[in-house]
Amino acid sequence: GYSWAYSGAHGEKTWPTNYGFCGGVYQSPLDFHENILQYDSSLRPIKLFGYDVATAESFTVSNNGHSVSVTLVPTMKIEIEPFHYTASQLHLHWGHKNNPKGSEHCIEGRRFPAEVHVVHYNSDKYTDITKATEAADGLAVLGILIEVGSFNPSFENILSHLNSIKYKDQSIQIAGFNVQELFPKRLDEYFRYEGSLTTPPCNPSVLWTVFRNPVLISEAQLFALETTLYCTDRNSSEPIQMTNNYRQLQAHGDRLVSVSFRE
Ligand SMILES: NS(=O)(=O)c1c(F)c(F)c(S(=O)(=O)CCO)c(N[C@H]2CCCc3ccccc32)c1F
Ligand SMILES: [Zn+2]
Repeated sequence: GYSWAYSGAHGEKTWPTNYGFCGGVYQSPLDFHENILQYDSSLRPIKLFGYDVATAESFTVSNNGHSVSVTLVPTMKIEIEPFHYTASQLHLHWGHKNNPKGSEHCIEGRRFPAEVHVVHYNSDKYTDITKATEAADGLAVLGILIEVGSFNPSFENILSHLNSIKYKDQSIQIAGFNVQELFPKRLDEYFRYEGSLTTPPCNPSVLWTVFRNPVLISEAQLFALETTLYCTDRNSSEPIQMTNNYRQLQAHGDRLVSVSFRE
């Protein structure tokens, strides 16, 4: 596909030129503000299966030029009634050390320091993520907002390896770990809406679940995320730092956002 970026000549204003969906409807991310939220008592807690991955298994941690991504194992699944979705990968979005606010979703206009996305595809209906991405009901992404607080040992499973994947297309293998440790406690409190991939090709095929409660990582852990990676490969003559890899807020259109909690 065409090259795209979060700034410069291929920044998000140019995405619709080469990726039609990016200029279309049902785009993500959104701001979760009061007058578009609607309590939905039918929203059940998110169920995770196989998230406690044995250390004998391995994940691939990669710099794909847009984010740090962790390739997951297909025994990891979630249930969002009535379907089961198989995990594919997780990745992060963050800001810049001089403006440490890089989440994609916002709450009442507030952008959080960072955000984790765990990408799944509907494995009851589709055989692989490529086919699922083409379908309006193909993907389910879990969003976890990140706030600054105490040091988080679970995130070290990813952050301790950033120095080994500084440049685009570098990757390493890490031992499996309990990916649920990256999640907030309350899997029953979340925002829910129909949206899209937040990167090209921006397919409007994502059932979004963004947990209400952020998880905490330390100032130093956030700083490492903001200052270690490059979008460019190791021998690039013009290295570009990987910062502010979040898409601007998109129009709600006629969409409401459901919430699983009352107050
Ligand atoms: N915010 S987001 O919309 O969740 C989101 C990203 F922001 C993001 F950067 C990625 S990426 O790291 O793959 C780089 C650009 O595609 C993805 N990948 C998904 C897209 C659909 C195809 C596919 C196939 C296998 C694994 C992952 C993915 C992504 F879904
Ligand atoms: Zn994402």
